Amino acid sequence: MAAETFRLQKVLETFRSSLSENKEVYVKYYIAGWQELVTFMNSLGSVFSFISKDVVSKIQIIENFLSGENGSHYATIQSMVTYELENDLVDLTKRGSHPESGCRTLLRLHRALHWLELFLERLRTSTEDSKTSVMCSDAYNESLAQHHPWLIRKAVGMAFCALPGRDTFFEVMNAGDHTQVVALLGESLPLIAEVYQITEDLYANNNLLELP
Ligand SMILES: CCCCCCCC/C=C\CCCCCCCC(=O)N[C@@H](COP(=O)(O)O)[C@H](O)/C=C/CCCCCCCCCCCCC
Repeated sequence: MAAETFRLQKVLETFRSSLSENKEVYVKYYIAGWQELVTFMNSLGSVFSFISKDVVSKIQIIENFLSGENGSHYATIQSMVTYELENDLVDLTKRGSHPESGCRTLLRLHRALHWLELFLERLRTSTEDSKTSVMCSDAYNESLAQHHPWLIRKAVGMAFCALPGRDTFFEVMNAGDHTQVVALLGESLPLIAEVYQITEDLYANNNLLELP
Protein backbone atom coordinates (compact mmCIF):
# COMPACT_ATOMS: atom_id res chain seq x y z
CA MET A 1 0.00 0.00 0.00
CA ALA A 2 1.37 3.45 -0.90
CA ALA A 3 2.36 5.67 2.04
CA GLU A 4 -0.15 8.43 2.76
CA THR A 5 0.95 11.85 1.55
CA PHE A 6 0.84 14.77 3.93
CA ARG A 7 -0.85 17.99 2.84
CA LEU A 8 -0.93 21.10 5.02
CA GLN A 9 -4.34 21.86 3.49
CA LYS A 10 -5.76 18.71 5.11
CA VAL A 11 -4.62 19.87 8.55
CA LEU A 12 -6.36 23.18 7.96
CA GLU A 13 -9.54 21.40 6.84
CA THR A 14 -9.67 19.03 9.81
CA PHE A 15 -9.13 21.76 12.39
CA ARG A 16 -11.73 23.90 10.62
CA SER A 17 -14.19 21.00 10.71
CA SER A 18 -13.50 20.48 14.40
CA LEU A 19 -15.24 23.74 15.34
CA SER A 20 -19.01 23.60 15.65
CA GLU A 21 -21.23 26.65 15.08
CA ASN A 22 -21.52 27.23 18.81
CA LYS A 23 -17.77 26.83 19.24
CA GLU A 24 -17.65 23.33 20.59
CA VAL A 25 -14.77 21.12 19.42
CA TYR A 26 -15.61 17.86 17.65
CA VAL A 27 -13.32 15.12 18.98
CA LYS A 28 -13.48 13.16 15.71
CA TYR A 29 -11.93 16.00 13.70
CA TYR A 30 -9.55 17.03 16.47
CA ILE A 31 -7.93 13.61 16.42
CA ALA A 32 -8.09 13.51 12.61
CA GLY A 33 -5.97 16.68 12.67
CA TRP A 34 -3.46 14.90 14.90
CA GLN A 35 -3.47 11.89 12.61
CA GLU A 36 -2.45 14.19 9.73
CA LEU A 37 0.39 15.61 11.82
CA VAL A 38 1.59 12.09 12.57
CA THR A 39 1.75 11.46 8.80
CA PHE A 40 3.97 14.53 8.53
CA MET A 41 6.23 13.38 11.34
CA ASN A 42 6.53 9.87 9.92
CA SER A 43 7.81 11.32 6.68
CA LEU A 44 10.70 12.91 8.59
CA GLY A 45 12.29 9.59 9.52
CA SER A 46 12.49 6.97 12.26
CA VAL A 47 14.28 9.24 14.74
CA PHE A 48 10.85 10.76 15.46
CA SER A 49 9.05 7.45 15.86
CA PHE A 50 9.12 7.55 19.70
CA ILE A 51 7.17 10.81 19.43
CA SER A 52 4.69 9.63 16.81
CA LYS A 53 4.11 6.36 18.73
CA ASP A 54 3.06 8.38 21.77
CA VAL A 55 0.68 10.50 19.71
CA VAL A 56 -0.75 7.43 17.94
CA SER A 57 -1.40 5.68 21.25
CA LYS A 58 -3.22 8.74 22.56
CA ILE A 59 -5.28 9.00 19.37
CA GLN A 60 -6.13 5.31 19.79
CA ILE A 61 -7.31 5.74 23.39
CA ILE A 62 -9.65 8.55 22.33
CA GLU A 63 -10.84 6.64 19.24
CA ASN A 64 -11.73 3.71 21.49
CA PHE A 65 -13.92 5.97 23.62
CA LEU A 66 -15.53 7.42 20.50
CA SER A 67 -16.41 4.04 19.06
CA GLY A 68 -17.35 2.51 22.41
CA GLU A 69 -20.80 2.13 23.96
CA ASN A 70 -20.65 5.62 25.46
CA GLY A 71 -19.29 7.11 22.23
CA SER A 72 -22.01 9.74 21.92
CA HIS A 73 -20.69 11.43 25.08
CA TYR A 74 -17.36 11.85 23.33
CA ALA A 75 -18.72 13.76 20.33
CA THR A 76 -17.24 17.06 21.51
CA ILE A 77 -14.53 17.93 24.02
CA GLN A 78 -17.22 19.77 25.99
CA SER A 79 -19.53 16.74 26.19
CA MET A 80 -16.57 14.48 27.06
CA VAL A 81 -15.57 16.71 29.99
CA THR A 82 -19.15 16.88 31.30
CA TYR A 83 -19.68 13.13 30.96
CA GLU A 84 -16.39 12.03 32.52
CA LEU A 85 -16.63 14.50 35.42
CA GLU A 86 -20.27 13.73 36.20
CA ASN A 87 -19.48 10.01 36.25
CA ASP A 88 -16.21 10.24 38.24
CA LEU A 89 -14.22 8.86 35.33
CA VAL A 90 -11.21 11.14 35.75
CA ASP A 91 -8.25 10.76 38.13
CA LEU A 92 -8.06 14.35 39.32
CA THR A 93 -5.07 14.47 41.64
CA LYS A 94 -3.16 11.22 41.34
CA ARG A 95 -3.28 8.28 39.01
CA GLY A 96 -5.79 5.72 40.22
CA SER A 97 -8.60 3.75 38.67
CA HIS A 98 -8.88 5.93 35.53
CA PRO A 99 -5.29 6.41 34.36
CA GLU A 100 -6.28 6.85 30.72
CA SER A 101 -9.41 8.99 30.85
CA GLY A 102 -10.42 10.94 27.76
CA CYS A 103 -9.83 14.23 29.62
CA ARG A 104 -6.29 13.30 30.67
CA THR A 105 -5.34 11.85 27.29
CA LEU A 106 -6.66 14.82 25.34
CA LEU A 107 -4.86 17.19 27.71
CA ARG A 108 -1.52 15.76 26.50
CA LEU A 109 -2.47 16.50 22.88
CA HIS A 110 -3.83 19.89 23.89
CA ARG A 111 -0.47 20.87 25.40
CA ALA A 112 1.23 19.69 22.23
CA LEU A 113 -1.15 21.82 20.17
CA HIS A 114 0.29 24.85 21.94
CA TRP A 115 3.76 23.76 20.86
CA LEU A 116 2.48 23.39 17.29
CA GLU A 117 0.96 26.87 17.30
CA LEU A 118 4.19 28.45 18.57
CA PHE A 119 6.32 26.48 16.14
CA LEU A 120 4.16 27.20 13.07
CA GLU A 121 4.09 30.90 13.89
CA ARG A 122 7.90 30.89 13.98
CA LEU A 123 8.00 28.99 10.71
CA ARG A 124 5.52 31.39 9.10
CA THR A 125 7.62 34.43 10.00
CA SER A 126 11.01 32.76 9.46
CA THR A 127 13.66 33.82 6.99
CA GLU A 128 15.90 31.75 4.71
CA ASP A 129 18.61 31.40 7.33
CA SER A 130 16.26 30.41 10.18
CA LYS A 131 16.91 26.95 11.60
CA THR A 132 13.98 24.55 12.11
CA SER A 133 15.79 22.92 15.07
CA VAL A 134 16.01 26.29 16.86
CA MET A 135 12.39 27.23 16.05
CA CYS A 136 11.22 23.81 17.21
CA SER A 137 13.16 23.80 20.44
CA ASP A 138 12.29 27.42 21.33
CA ALA A 139 8.60 26.56 20.87
CA TYR A 140 9.10 23.35 22.89
CA ASN A 141 10.83 25.16 25.78
CA GLU A 142 7.99 27.67 25.91
CA SER A 143 5.29 25.02 26.06
CA LEU A 144 5.61 21.25 26.39
CA ALA A 145 9.01 21.09 28.06
CA GLN A 146 7.64 22.17 31.45
CA HIS A 147 5.43 19.04 31.45
CA HIS A 148 8.20 16.59 30.52
CA PRO A 149 10.82 14.98 32.76
CA TRP A 150 14.54 15.44 32.11
CA LEU A 151 14.97 12.20 30.14
CA ILE A 152 12.22 13.04 27.65
CA ARG A 153 13.53 16.61 27.27
CA LYS A 154 16.98 15.21 26.45
CA ALA A 155 15.60 12.71 23.90
CA VAL A 156 13.47 15.42 22.31
CA GLY A 157 16.46 17.77 22.17
CA MET A 158 18.45 15.12 20.28
CA ALA A 159 15.57 14.48 17.87
CA PHE A 160 15.40 18.22 17.08
CA CYS A 161 19.01 18.07 15.85
CA ALA A 162 17.89 15.57 13.19
CA LEU A 163 15.21 17.88 11.80
CA PRO A 164 15.51 18.73 8.12
CA GLY A 165 16.05 22.33 7.07
CA ARG A 166 13.39 24.93 6.39
CA ASP A 167 13.26 24.26 2.62
CA THR A 168 12.55 20.55 3.15
CA PHE A 169 9.91 21.40 5.73
CA PHE A 170 8.14 23.69 3.28
CA GLU A 171 8.36 21.02 0.59
CA VAL A 172 6.93 18.24 2.80
CA MET A 173 4.02 20.50 3.68
CA ASN A 174 2.97 20.00 0.10
CA ALA A 175 1.17 23.32 -0.31
CA GLY A 176 2.96 24.94 -3.24
CA ASP A 177 5.84 27.40 -3.22
CA HIS A 178 7.10 29.20 -0.11
CA THR A 179 4.69 32.12 -0.53
CA GLN A 180 1.74 29.75 -0.76
CA VAL A 181 2.88 27.78 2.30
CA VAL A 182 3.27 30.99 4.29
CA ALA A 183 -0.22 32.10 3.21
CA LEU A 184 -1.73 28.75 4.19
CA LEU A 185 0.04 28.87 7.54
CA GLY A 186 -1.45 32.32 8.03
CA GLU A 187 -4.89 30.84 7.37
CA SER A 188 -4.34 27.76 9.59
CA LEU A 189 -2.85 29.44 12.63
CA PRO A 190 -5.93 31.40 13.79
CA LEU A 191 -7.97 28.19 13.59
CA ILE A 192 -5.44 26.18 15.58
CA ALA A 193 -5.22 29.05 18.08
CA GLU A 194 -9.00 29.16 18.43
CA VAL A 195 -9.31 25.41 19.00
CA TYR A 196 -6.47 25.65 21.52
CA GLN A 197 -8.04 28.57 23.40
CA ILE A 198 -11.52 27.03 23.58
CA THR A 199 -10.03 23.84 25.02
CA GLU A 200 -7.74 25.76 27.38
CA ASP A 201 -10.69 27.78 28.78
CA LEU A 202 -12.81 24.66 29.17
CA TYR A 203 -10.06 22.81 31.03
CA ALA A 204 -9.21 25.85 33.16
CA ASN A 205 -12.86 26.38 34.14
CA ASN A 206 -13.04 22.76 35.27
CA ASN A 207 -9.62 22.70 36.99
CA LEU A 208 -8.35 20.06 34.61
CA LEU A 209 -5.11 21.63 33.42
CA GLU A 210 -2.86 19.59 35.74
CA LEU A 211 -4.39 16.14 35.40
CA PRO A 212 -1.84 13.47 36.40
C1 LIG B 1 1.77 21.55 9.80
C2 LIG B 1 2.95 20.70 9.72
C3 LIG B 1 4.20 21.21 10.26
C4 LIG B 1 4.59 20.78 11.57
C5 LIG B 1 4.28 19.36 11.80
C6 LIG B 1 4.69 18.90 13.07
C7 LIG B 1 4.16 17.56 13.31
C8 LIG B 1 4.12 17.31 14.72
C9 LIG B 1 3.39 16.14 15.13
C10 LIG B 1 3.35 15.85 16.41
C11 LIG B 1 3.98 16.74 17.41
C12 LIG B 1 4.37 16.14 18.65
C13 LIG B 1 3.29 15.86 19.59
C14 LIG B 1 3.82 15.39 20.87
C15 LIG B 1 2.77 14.94 21.80
C16 LIG B 1 3.35 14.72 23.14
C17 LIG B 1 2.35 14.32 24.15
C18 LIG B 1 3.08 14.19 25.46
O1 LIG B 1 3.43 15.19 26.06
N1 LIG B 1 3.36 12.97 25.89
C19 LIG B 1 4.16 12.73 27.06
C20 LIG B 1 3.30 12.63 28.28
O2 LIG B 1 2.38 11.58 28.12
P1 LIG B 1 2.07 10.64 29.35
O3 LIG B 1 3.34 9.90 29.66
O4 LIG B 1 1.68 11.53 30.48
O5 LIG B 1 0.98 9.73 28.87
C21 LIG B 1 5.01 11.51 26.85
O6 LIG B 1 5.72 11.17 28.00
C22 LIG B 1 5.93 11.86 25.73
C23 LIG B 1 6.53 11.06 24.98
C24 LIG B 1 7.32 11.41 23.75
C25 LIG B 1 7.91 12.76 23.61
C26 LIG B 1 7.04 13.83 23.11
C27 LIG B 1 7.83 14.98 22.64
C28 LIG B 1 7.11 16.10 22.06
C29 LIG B 1 7.99 16.97 21.25
C30 LIG B 1 7.26 17.97 20.44
C31 LIG B 1 7.98 18.34 19.24
C32 LIG B 1 7.90 17.36 18.13
C33 LIG B 1 8.71 17.75 16.96
C34 LIG B 1 8.36 17.05 15.74
C35 LIG B 1 9.04 17.59 14.57
C36 LIG B 1 8.24 17.96 13.44
